[in-house]
Amino acid sequence: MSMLSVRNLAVSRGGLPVLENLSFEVEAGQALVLRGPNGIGKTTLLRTLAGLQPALAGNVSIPSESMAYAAHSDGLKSTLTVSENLKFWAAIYATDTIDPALESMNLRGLANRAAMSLSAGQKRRLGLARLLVTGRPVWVLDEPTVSLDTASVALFAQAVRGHLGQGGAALLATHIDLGLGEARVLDLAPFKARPPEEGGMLGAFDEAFL
Ligand SMILES: Nc1ncnc2c1ncn2[C@@H]1O[C@H](COP(=O)(O)OP(=O)(O)OP(=O)(O)O)[C@@H](O)[C@H]1O
Repeated sequence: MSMLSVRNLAVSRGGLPVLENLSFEVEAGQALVLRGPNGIGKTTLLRTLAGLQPALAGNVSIPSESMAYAAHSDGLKSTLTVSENLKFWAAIYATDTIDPALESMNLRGLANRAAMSLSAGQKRRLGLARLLVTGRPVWVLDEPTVSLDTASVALFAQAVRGHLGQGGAALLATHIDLGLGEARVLDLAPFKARPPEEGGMLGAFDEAFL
């Protein structure tokens, strides 16, 4: 069953096309890793899929309210403790327990610490634990392992594997090898948008005044 389907998508940043003619599907139980050099458009693509910016062209199909998106800004409530943060999200998503989330990202020992007092890696672990309490099947993750040490990367990979095992799906932009052998990899380089030709741009500009 396809959980996320992208057809002939074009995305832009700052008014310029970044990626175009992009089509892929992510099925239940599958992970797809997006690869490509800095600036190719991974973040732009994920932001577009998350509905944070409009697509230039094409189609994105995903069942409503099925996506959990996690990006660089962690969205944590700094004065709340780790467990209060997770309870806050559990209330929003109407899921019942935060225990598996605390467990999976090794946060039990930090449960009563205010989020603002956590290290960068610990904050990231809390941000990833949030995914589990959303109960949402499609995880869309932008550089999820930034700041994580080797042990935490392994925990995260295990959490993703568990999620896939329960019929979830994951789309991840990452530069590192997560050790998820089962993940498919999509290289975005072939979808890099060609810069508009200067003549063409001028033509379109002129046309607007004709
Ligand atoms: N706020 C912005 N305004 C205009 N252009 C931007 C903006 N942010 C990024 N860009 C440009 O959009 C393009 C795509 O950037 P994006 O952040 O999506 O790439 P990325 O593949 O995620 O890169 P990285 O691997 O470095 O995170 C880049 O050429 C970048 O310079």
